[in-house]
Amino acid sequence: MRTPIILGNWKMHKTLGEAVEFIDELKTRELPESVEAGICAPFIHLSDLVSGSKETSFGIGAENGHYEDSGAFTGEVSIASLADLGVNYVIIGHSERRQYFAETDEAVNKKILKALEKDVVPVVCVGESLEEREDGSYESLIKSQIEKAFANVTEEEASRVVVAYEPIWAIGTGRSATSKDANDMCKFIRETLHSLYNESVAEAVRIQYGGSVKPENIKEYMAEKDIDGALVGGASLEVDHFVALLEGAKND
Ligand SMILES: O=C[C@H](O)COP(=O)(O)O
Repeated sequence: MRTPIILGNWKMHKTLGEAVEFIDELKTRELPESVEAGICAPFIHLSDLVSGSKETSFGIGAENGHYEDSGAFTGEVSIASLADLGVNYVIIGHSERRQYFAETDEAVNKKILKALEKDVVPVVCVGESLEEREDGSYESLIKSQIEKAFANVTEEEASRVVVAYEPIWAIGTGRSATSKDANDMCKFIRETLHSLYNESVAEAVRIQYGGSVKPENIKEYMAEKDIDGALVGGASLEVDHFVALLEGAKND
């Protein structure tokens, strides 16, 4: 039985004051114990959020990280330093980073390997554009993204990776994938992992859906067999909505 996992991805939203206010409010809420929860936030908020979330049931994640431990990489933050800070998750290969910051499959793979080495949970995003969905090439694209992401990842390490299936056309558009379409792709990812590793890895890896998930539709997704959670942008910015997402992800 895989533990459901809901992660907020704040992207480039919130000032530090707003971020701390959110965490302080979240700490006062009763959160379902059966759902793993985390907030991924901009780098400059992480130190305060990690301190502010000590002795709570939710974790804190980064939205990116560099695979080198240190070096001349102006403007970057290493996964090693995120681990040192006590960050629990790092989002890797989000479509916005692939699209606007030229993040390649090779860089994604190096980041996953580094996160695993440093005991930070890698949340690896894969997903197709609207064009790729419509021309039918989406399965081969996702298969290739998964194969390249997991290159040199051992069987033991693979089970610790979280995969987020995020069709680009569903991100921030209000146009979510149907729960059946989302599940079909999560199942396809699981089958790809099976062919790369074995049944036990395929059954252990948690696969999230992301793209216009909100309190109103979370239950539909969570009712699907191969969807283990959600990576949520817009609807993770308000405490009430985030808590409602966690409630909706509980196993009934
Ligand atoms: O990482 C989160 C995704 O990009 C989804 O964003 P969204 O929930 O605002 O559509």
